[in-house]
Amino acid sequence: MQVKTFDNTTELDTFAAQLFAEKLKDKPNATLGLATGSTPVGIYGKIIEMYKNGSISFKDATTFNLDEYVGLAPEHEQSYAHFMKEQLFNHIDLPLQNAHLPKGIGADLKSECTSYDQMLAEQPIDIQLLGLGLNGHIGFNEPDQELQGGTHVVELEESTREANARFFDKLEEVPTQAITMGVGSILKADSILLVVKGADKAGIVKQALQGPITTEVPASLLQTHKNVIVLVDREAGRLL
Ligand SMILES: O=P(O)(O)OC[C@H]1O[C@](O)(CO)[C@@H](O)[C@@H]1O
Repeated sequence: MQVKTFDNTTELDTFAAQLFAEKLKDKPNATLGLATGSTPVGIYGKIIEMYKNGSISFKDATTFNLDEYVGLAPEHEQSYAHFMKEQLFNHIDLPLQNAHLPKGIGADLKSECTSYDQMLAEQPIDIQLLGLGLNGHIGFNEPDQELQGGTHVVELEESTREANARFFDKLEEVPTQAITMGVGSILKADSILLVVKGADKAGIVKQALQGPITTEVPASLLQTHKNVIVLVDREAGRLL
């Protein structure tokens, strides 16, 4: 596991965007695993800049997002489908039919999970971008005695709902469930880019990278993967 610490967010975001650009240069039809939340916003901004200056194209790429809230339609302003359009997809040449997110609405979420896993099996992820939850979650895989391998519906921890309430008008509007790729699927990615920003994540990133491998800190399972790059800013990395 390689850890790189950056003095400022712009340098970190540029470095991460360049890794995606290099991947697409080597393999224009690469499959990219994408994340939501505040962490990747600056990276997507840099990727858009690179697209606009002609140094990156997504026209043959495929993307899979980690997760979606249960109960929010893709048009809902706080859905991750909407977030991805606003932050990235509307600004690049990725064909929208190649952009996949689990659907959080519909009568049969179980079959949605199965078909998402099927698509992932057909188009394995070349590079997976991950943020880190304050409780150590990756995707929406919350700490638990057992973790699921494949895509599944998860009950969100109260602390996760509280952390994400900043994007909603009030806490009650934050969904209680999400549909997420499992840790098994995440670990199948050929390479993984874990990005962690901010002083409030210094403790959990230390536990994830240097603590025991435990399902109670889902990100600690990344220690078992052969090709993980961790990008941290000074604040997040201060205990490493
Ligand atoms: O980047 P944030 O907003 O701190 O969120 C941390 C992680 O939790 C999630 O919101 C849940 O998947 C991710 O999107 C994100 O990577």
